[in-house]
Amino acid sequence: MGKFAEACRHIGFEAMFTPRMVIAKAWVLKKHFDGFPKTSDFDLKKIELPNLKDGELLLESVFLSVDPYMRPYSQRDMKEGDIMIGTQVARIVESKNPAFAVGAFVVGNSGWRTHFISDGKDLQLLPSNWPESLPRSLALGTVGMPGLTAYFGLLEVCKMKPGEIVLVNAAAGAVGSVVGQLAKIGGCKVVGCAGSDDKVAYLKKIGFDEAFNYKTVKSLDEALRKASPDGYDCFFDNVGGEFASVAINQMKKYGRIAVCGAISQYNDSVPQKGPYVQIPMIFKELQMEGFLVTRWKNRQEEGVQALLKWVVEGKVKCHEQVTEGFENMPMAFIGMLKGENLGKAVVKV
Ligand SMILES: NC(=O)C1=CN([C@@H]2O[C@H](COP(=O)(O)OP(=O)(O)OC[C@H]3O[C@@H](n4cnc5c(N)ncnc54)[C@H](OP(=O)(O)O)[C@@H]3O)[C@@H](O)[C@H]2O)C=CC1
Ligand SMILES: CCCCC/C=C\CC(=O)/C=C/C=C/C=C/[C@@H](O)CCCC(=O)O
Repeated sequence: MGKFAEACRHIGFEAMFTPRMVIAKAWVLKKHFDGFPKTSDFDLKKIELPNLKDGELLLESVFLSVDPYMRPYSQRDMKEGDIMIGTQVARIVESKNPAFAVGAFVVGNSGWRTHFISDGKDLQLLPSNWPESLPRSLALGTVGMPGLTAYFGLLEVCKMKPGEIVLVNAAAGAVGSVVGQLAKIGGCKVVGCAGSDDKVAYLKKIGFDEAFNYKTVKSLDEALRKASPDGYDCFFDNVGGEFASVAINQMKKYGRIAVCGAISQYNDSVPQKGPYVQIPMIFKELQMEGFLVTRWKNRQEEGVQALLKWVVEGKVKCHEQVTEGFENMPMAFIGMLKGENLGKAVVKV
């Protein structure tokens, strides 16, 4: 031990000069999902983090996101033993990078971990005009990736126009609830479908014109017709599968379908079969376009500022399903896939 360190130890300053050892907790994919994910498919690991090098920072996750894409993307991009993919709002606890101050909050894309080290390149600082009173978790939901999905999907893919009729499914979730509210701001009539009566009541509370529980209606076809006898100009599809096959027949001529997600298919071990879309697409001259929110990376600032403004003004309401505790991440993820969330599902560490 050097003389300086020795002197520090004697006068009790050792802790101030010895770099802190940080043990991160991380959830790994133990076993590839077979059908619906199970808690036994995940493993909780401890990882000792090294000391920071110049240019690096140490971050502590405060909120983590659980999102549907994790199900199909884990299958495509991950191998067993990898840390689960995902984003977080994190606080900077140590910094050797002058661009990032200790105490600042960022959105990271570092997977299901309590702590991580970054060189800053993959981090997005929360907007400087983020109000102190606004939960930072919204940067993972309405004012983050799901909100941007709704914003660009409606404006650029559906190309909604005032006076049109917009249909959205998984409507009480992170993306769907924003889709409906933005369509109302845009002067449209909005019909939403969700999987419980509480969700339907919520949709009406936040301004949807019509809403129904797709799990309890006798006929989806009839329910869609009753909600909008004239049909639909825009269909923002989060669900795919059978729902989409029924809804496509109720599109108006020249209608637009934004294929955002297909959550009804993510857990299928055997791919679903038709009905197929070609006939209604031809007769109604429909446009159907799949998209990924990442297409508009270069307009992220525009989208975030628009969403932030509407949230601050109270024009877009937000609800979050907050699960407490990092140890409950798999449960929160599985719960979201089962439809237990109202609004955006997040985990508070
Ligand atoms: N293309 C893109 O860039 C993006 C696409 N997405 C997609 O948007 C969709 C919604 O995502 P997000 O808002 O984050 O998630 P949500 O917050 O909407 O949560 C998922 C919801 O899906 C519904 N759901 C689950 N299983 C089924 C089923 N079999 N049939 C019908 N509904 C089901 C449940 O609601 P309910 O109770 O109503 O059944 C559940 O709450 C997903 O498909 C996702 O993959 C999301 C972000 C970006
Ligand atoms: C492999 C088959 C894929 C089928 C389609 C599945 C899902 C669609 C979907 O949900 C896509 C979501 C994409 C989300 C992307 C998010 C990240 O890039 C995180 C960005 C972090 C941030 O800056 O907020």
